[in-house]
Amino acid sequence: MIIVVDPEKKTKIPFSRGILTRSITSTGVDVGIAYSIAAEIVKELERKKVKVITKDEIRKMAYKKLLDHGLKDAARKYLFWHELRRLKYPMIILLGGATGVGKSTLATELAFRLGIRTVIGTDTVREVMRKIISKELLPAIHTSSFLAWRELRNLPKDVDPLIYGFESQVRYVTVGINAVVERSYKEGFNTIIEGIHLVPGYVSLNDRSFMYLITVKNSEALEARFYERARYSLRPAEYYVKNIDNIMHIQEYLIEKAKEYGIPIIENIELEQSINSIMNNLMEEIPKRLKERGIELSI
Ligand SMILES: Nc1ncnc2c1ncn2[C@@H]1O[C@H](COP(=O)(O)OP(=O)(O)O)[C@@H](O)[C@H]1O
Ligand SMILES: O=C(O)[C@@H](COP(=O)(O)O)OP(=O)(O)O
Repeated sequence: MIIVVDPEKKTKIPFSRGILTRSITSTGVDVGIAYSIAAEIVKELERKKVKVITKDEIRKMAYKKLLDHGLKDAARKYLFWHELRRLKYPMIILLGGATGVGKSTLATELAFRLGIRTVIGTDTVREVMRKIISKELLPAIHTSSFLAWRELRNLPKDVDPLIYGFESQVRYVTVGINAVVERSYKEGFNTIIEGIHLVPGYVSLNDRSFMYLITVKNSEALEARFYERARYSLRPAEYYVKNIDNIMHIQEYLIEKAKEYGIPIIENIELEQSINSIMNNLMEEIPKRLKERGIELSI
């Protein structure tokens, strides 16, 4: 058995091909190729009868293998994410977007790629709030975001009822979201939060939070997503398809808010492309934020 040591952190763990494969896939390399690179590294270590190896030595071997395979961009990303882990720069990634656009799918994939263990949906925050605050007290949180307007009385005359109702649910749920955000900052954990309630100008952001608005091209694309989701979820497609015009109207409102606050907008056409866009943006943004703190990434 090969033991991986980290003299700095005083850790000793058995070498895991799975862990190495995952850290290589975090660069966007196909999992099959990542697995074969990890296998090549294991074979080389066994041939040299290596019994103990440091994380740094593995990192250098993986980086060289990526270059040998002609995967220059992946090699750069690989070094970046490892340097970031060394720096202990806990970040919060927030994926907003209308119902059904692909937020939770992207959040799960991004968490896997970046080795982030905490993923929280704002609909879960809302569910907890629903248990604490009764429908009589706060009707606007006890329904879907695109139907909240129907629970409100005496709406002001000059407002868009749908958006007014949506904003009232967002305002309430944001109280819970900000509690989650503060906890993540306090614990220093990397966290991904995803949900319809992440609206620019409501959720509190700081230099360690990275927000993205996930969108779909049109209602046809969104409708297909609802039917796709209904194949494995109890959320009936028809319920959302019936309200698709209101959901798309909320997406237009979210796009306006994203432009107003300079939040990157990711049209979620293909999963890999969306993940890469977010990771490339993070690789641009993080060094800038670190530089403002006087920290230079050594890659
Ligand atoms: N880029 C994509 N291409 C095709 N289908 C997608 C993509 N992203 C997500 N989906 C599918 O769309 C459906 C809704 O995605 P989901 O992540 O549940 O949306 P949200 O969390 O935004 O409500 C799911 O069935 C998911 O598999
Ligand atoms: O309120 C809403 O718009 C959706 C948000 O969920 P996502 O589809 O964005 O995950 O919750 P639902 O009514 O489906 O319980």
